Amino acid sequence: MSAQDINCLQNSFQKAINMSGSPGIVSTSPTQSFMNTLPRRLSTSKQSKALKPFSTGDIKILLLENVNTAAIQIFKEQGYQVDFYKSSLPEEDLIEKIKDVHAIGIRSKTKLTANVLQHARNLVVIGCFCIGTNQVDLDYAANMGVAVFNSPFSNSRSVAELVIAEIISLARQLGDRSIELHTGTWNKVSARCWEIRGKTLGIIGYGHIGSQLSVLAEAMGMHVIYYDIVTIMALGTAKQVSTLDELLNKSDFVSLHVPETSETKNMLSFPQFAAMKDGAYVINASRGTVVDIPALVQAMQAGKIAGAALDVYPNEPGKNGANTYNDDLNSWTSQLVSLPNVILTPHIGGSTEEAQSAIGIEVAHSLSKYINEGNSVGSVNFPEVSLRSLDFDQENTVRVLYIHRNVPGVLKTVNNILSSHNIEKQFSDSNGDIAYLIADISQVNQSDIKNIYDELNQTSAKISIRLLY
Ligand SMILES: NC(=O)C1=CN([C@@H]2O[C@H](COP(=O)(O)OP(=O)(O)OC[C@H]3O[C@@H](n4cnc5c(N)ncnc54)[C@H](O)[C@@H]3O)[C@@H](O)[C@H]2O)C=CC1
Ligand SMILES: O=C(O)CCC(=O)C(=O)O
Repeated sequence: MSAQDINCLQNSFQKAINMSGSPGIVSTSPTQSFMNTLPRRLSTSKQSKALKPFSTGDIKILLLENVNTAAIQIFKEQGYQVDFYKSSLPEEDLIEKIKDVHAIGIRSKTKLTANVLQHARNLVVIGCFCIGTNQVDLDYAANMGVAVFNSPFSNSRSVAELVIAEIISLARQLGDRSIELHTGTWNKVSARCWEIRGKTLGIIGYGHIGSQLSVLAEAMGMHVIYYDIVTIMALGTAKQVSTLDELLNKSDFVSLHVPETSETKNMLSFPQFAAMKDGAYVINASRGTVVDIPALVQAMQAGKIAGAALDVYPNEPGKNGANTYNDDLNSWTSQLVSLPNVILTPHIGGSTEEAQSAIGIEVAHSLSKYINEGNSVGSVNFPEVSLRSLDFDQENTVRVLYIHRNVPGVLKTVNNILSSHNIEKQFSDSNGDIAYLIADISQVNQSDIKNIYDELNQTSAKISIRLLY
């Protein structure tokens, strides 16, 4: 089939079903020239067919917060329209922008709340170009049929290395000495400056980052203990302790690596600082809600805590710039900045060239695979479903992506609709209230596809449908 034939088919098909270009409705194949630009995916020894939900250039992606250029390049190679911003957007601008896009890429600052998402009438997928997904209302997104992807470990090493730097910096009061010398003061002291060799590091949350940190800290001669809500195999000679209190009682340095949840809110507050060793140090590169900062300020003023390094805050500025970190943002800021031996960094734990480019590539690929093929493997809020690609020469085949409520009887209804055609392959899974079915149907013509769409669209459990071919 020539490129002209394919274009004709797209045009006539679009007219036949009176489509508006909305991703929820139906899809068209790409032009041949566009398909020639895509890497050929192989299924066994055959060439795979590149599925594409829209004509080239129809997919609109909004990228915020300076998502890495590697991602922009991948999206542009796919033929998507990319709208790129270095910072996050104020909520009203975000609501305006999100109305028309099919995908959005964010980092940790952009809050995709129900209030924002309800305006996203064309949204198919969200990419968090980071580890944390607490900034997205995951349930709301799932209930509107929007899959969310993140990068679960591409910046873990960068965070662990930052924390190592902070442990030594706090032990040697490096921040203060540097500030003093920058302002002309020579202050050569050894009082309350320590080696870290032989000291105990208590890690709260022994996941990807906590366990990396454990290995690095042991290599520098530290003893490592950790507390986690699940039992996790210790690396090296680290030891899991059974209570948070035990960790706090025994640690010289306490470093937090837990997600933001209702359980981790103010996980370190007045009682926990009281339980810590005199002169201990606190490091938080997880989320700003995990440490009660006014309680930390008091514990430091009382001399209980000898130093702290913070990378994250309950409220963070939406963009870089002078005079953005102040009491208007968090009421205790001026108290915190006036304390000695406090290292404050602007949420840069994952901000290395290596991490950002790896995240850019990983999340851009996840989004593209979901948009182009319906593959949800790795999604954080969706059932994980994938089907092997269609063969390159498979004509008259449609891939049905049917996201629905997880209620009894749905598969019977759907398979009744599909059963008069040839179901080549099918896969379905559920995750809580949401279920997702992918099926490849062969020997279908344009009117079959329209009928399949119309019939599925009338099913009561439907959340959203996409058809790819
Ligand atoms: N500062 C920065 O730039 C970055 C910050 N982060 C933050 O670090 C967090 C941790 O990242 P990962 O290690 O990759 O996550 P992870 O999911 O691999 O590990 C988190 C660990 O915390 C444990 N945990 C959860 N709730 C707990 C609780 N109440 N008490 C004790 N343990 C609990 C989990 O069981 C898990 O082992 C992320 O959720 C993110 O918020 C992640 C990357 C960069
Ligand atoms: O680099 C970022 O924007 C966010 C890093 C982070 O906190 C995360 O990956 O969860």
